[in-house]
Amino acid sequence: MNIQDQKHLNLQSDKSTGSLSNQDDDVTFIKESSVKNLLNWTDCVDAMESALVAISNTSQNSETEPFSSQTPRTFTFAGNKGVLLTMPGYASNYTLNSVTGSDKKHSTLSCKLVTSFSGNSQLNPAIPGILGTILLFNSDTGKLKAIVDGTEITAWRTAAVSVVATKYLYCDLSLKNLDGNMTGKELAIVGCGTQGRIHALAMLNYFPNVFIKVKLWNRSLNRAEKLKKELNALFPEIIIVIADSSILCVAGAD
Ligand SMILES: NC(=O)C1=CN([C@@H]2O[C@H](COP(=O)(O)OP(=O)(O)OC[C@H]3O[C@@H](n4cnc5c(N)ncnc54)[C@H](OP(=O)(O)O)[C@@H]3O)[C@@H](O)[C@H]2O)C=CC1
Ligand SMILES: O=C(O)C1=NCCCC1
Repeated sequence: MNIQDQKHLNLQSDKSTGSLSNQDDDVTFIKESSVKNLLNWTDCVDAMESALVAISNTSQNSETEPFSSQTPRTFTFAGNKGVLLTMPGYASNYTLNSVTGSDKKHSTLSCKLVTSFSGNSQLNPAIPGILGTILLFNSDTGKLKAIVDGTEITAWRTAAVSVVATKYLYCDLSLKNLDGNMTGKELAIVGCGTQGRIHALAMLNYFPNVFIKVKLWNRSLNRAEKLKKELNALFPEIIIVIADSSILCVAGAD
């Protein structure tokens, strides 16, 4: 975490322990606009890669190796309107090289709360159907340290995991066994809601100069048009088209 980010989170570095602590020992609240300023694809994909390594280690008490502990999420239904999910987790001894520039090990104890209310898209103004809040605890004492708006993080995290999968399952295979050419690719995005949009942004930002064309499809045309406009502005060198059907969208795509 760089100095700017530390200031943003109202954290100061304790030189004797190398840890970060909240100046006034209050619980830090990180609102959505601050979260948006802090997120970037390199760090997010790096974090997801570390988390997946920790999750894949089944030994639960290593002093040095990454491991994680996750109980199954709970589902509390609010009638037929929506659902509240709890997602507790502990990840230990993981590294975040792109963020810290070092192999320093971190441990995180947290619980994400997510609500999913499908009617939110009908509100005026509409709000996301999936909303998240993350509670971060001191992993040595269990004391609550921060409450972080988790809506954007949840969206990014989901797409970042797809990037990790693409990196290892598609790119490695493509580079090693196929044509070895990671340019001129076509990206297909089926569904242009929150996840479709963030997947497009994740792929195009994380793999620059790889895609020459993006094909979009969405059930209702206006959402596809909105995303096309956004992508055209961000990536003017890439051809963005709206496909007439989901089948035509994926046909020929990489
Ligand atoms: N948002 C998040 O952070 C996360 C979401 N998810 C999961 O990802 C999925 C998508 O979520 P999200 O992007 O947030 O949802 P959105 O409401 O933002 O988007 C939903 C998308 O699905 C389309 N859709 C809905 N019903 C149909 C249908 N019957 N036929 C064709 N298309 C349909 C919508 O089309 P239209 O625009 O026409 O309505 C829209 O493209 C959900 O299963 C969600 O649980 C998982 C992890 C995180
Ligand atoms: O964060 C998650 O994991 C989610 N799973 C399904 C519902 C949306 C959020």
